[in-house]
Amino acid sequence: MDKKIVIAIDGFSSCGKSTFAKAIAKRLGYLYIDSGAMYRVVTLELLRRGLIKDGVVDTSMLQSILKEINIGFSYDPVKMVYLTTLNGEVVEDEIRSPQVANHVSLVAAIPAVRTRLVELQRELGKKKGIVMDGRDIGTVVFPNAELKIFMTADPIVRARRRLKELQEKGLNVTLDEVLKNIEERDYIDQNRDVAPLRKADDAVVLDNTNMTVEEQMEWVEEMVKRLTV
Ligand SMILES: Nc1ncnc2c1ncn2[C@@H]1O[C@H](COP(=O)(O)OP(=O)(O)OP(=O)(O)O)[C@@H](O)[C@H]1O
Ligand SMILES: Nc1ccn([C@@H]2O[C@H](COP(=O)(O)O)[C@@H](O)[C@H]2O)c(=O)n1
Repeated sequence: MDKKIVIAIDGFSSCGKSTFAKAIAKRLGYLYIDSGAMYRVVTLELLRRGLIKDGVVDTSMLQSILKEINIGFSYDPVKMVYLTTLNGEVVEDEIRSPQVANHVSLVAAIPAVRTRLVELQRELGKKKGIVMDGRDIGTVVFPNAELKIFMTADPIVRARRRLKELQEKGLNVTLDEVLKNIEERDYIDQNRDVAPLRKADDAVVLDNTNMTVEEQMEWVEEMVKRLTV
């Protein structure tokens, strides 16, 4: 039987990490975990409780909220989509909203939030056979991952891809708004004190500006084969 490994995919916002991670997980029959969705769920809960105002997070109840909320992932085989749940409620669309996108990096910079979510992420990766994408997966969550990929793409290409996706969902947003959100998140993610976004020393870089997902799969195939046999 093939050896099970951990694949860590990090990189900039909206460069195709989750699309690639899902494709690899499907090919290998691995568990796929979108760690960004976990930060988005916490952000949604804080917004729902009115605890984020004017760019400031009220952290007084944070510890109990982090203990109480239950973040889950399920796969809808009919629609072939992953669904993120918050205490059993499917919140996949809500966590992708511009409101959550505009506050998530602020929440992700809070040390207590990171401590709790990293704990949950490590638990999920215990048995290996997992592909996880995020910002600190290869540097902090799984520093011993067998394969680490650091993804990037031209910001304007990333914004156009994300705009297309949001417009297809019926959201009324402009290219400028999407680009601004991507640049702001990248800035906060790279400059926060705890677990800033950076390439792990042993990660391989993938710039997919001019690549299709199929070409990315060809790019990764040899590496995966070498590590799993
Ligand atoms: N190689 C590619 N070529 C064209 N479009 C792509 C490619 N990879 C991903 N996309 C599209 O780009 C958009 C962003 O991709 P995805 O959600 O996978 O990025 P991400 O890095 O996980 O984003 P985020 O960090 O915001 O969660 C999606 O609409 C996806 O379909
Ligand atoms: N490991 C991670 C994953 C995500 N974040 C933060 O969450 C935001 C949303 O993530 P997406 O992957 O859905 O874009 C992201 O901008 C980061 O601020 C993180 O800090 N660490």
